[in-house]
Amino acid sequence: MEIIIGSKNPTKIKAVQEIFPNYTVHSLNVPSDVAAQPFSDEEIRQGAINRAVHSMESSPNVIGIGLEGGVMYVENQLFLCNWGALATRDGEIFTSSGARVVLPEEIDFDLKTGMELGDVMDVYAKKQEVRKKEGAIGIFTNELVSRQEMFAHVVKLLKGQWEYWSER
Ligand SMILES: O=P(O)(O)OP(=O)(O)OP(=O)(O)OC[C@H]1O[C@@H](n2cnc3c(O)ncnc32)[C@H](O)[C@@H]1O
Ligand SMILES: [Mg+2]
Repeated sequence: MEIIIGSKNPTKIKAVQEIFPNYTVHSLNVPSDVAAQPFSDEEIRQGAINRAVHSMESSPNVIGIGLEGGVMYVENQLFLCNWGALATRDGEIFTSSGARVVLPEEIDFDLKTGMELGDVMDVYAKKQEVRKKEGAIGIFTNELVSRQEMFAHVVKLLKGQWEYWSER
């Protein structure tokens, strides 16, 4: 069986390859059909589902995986948050979320002006393409947890749920 991950972002592709070593993993740019910078759990999760379904529908007999990043408020603090979805041929969809980490107020301010977190992070960290490397989660955990590692955990949660329910 083959898997299509609905993104060209290397952290997402490598996370899927890491958790599904016995599968051929292809990557495909598919639309999330939500804002480029989602602002709630519901919207991020929907983006992940849309990417997974578009990926699954792109070729016969594949599993689609979508991983989507965004931000959400808990009380007045803005958190980085990610969701994943796995879509099977027979119409099943599994979802799960990843670790969250609080973002500083200045990033909250920049996002409110309409900037994307990926671009804000490069300015903040004085680095290039943070989104394709350690990610915001890597920056704000002193590189203890990378974006790939966080996505790998989300993909593991998807794989485990898929295995559990397909055996029943
Ligand atoms: O090519 P795609 O798959 O779209 O990869 P992306 O890096 O844009 O990632 P998302 O669309 O899933 O994330 C939505 C927004 O949040 C940003 N983002 C989310 N998590 C991030 C992280 O850990 N580091 C940097 N930017 C992040 C991202 O750059 C986008 O602006
Ligand atoms: Mg994006």
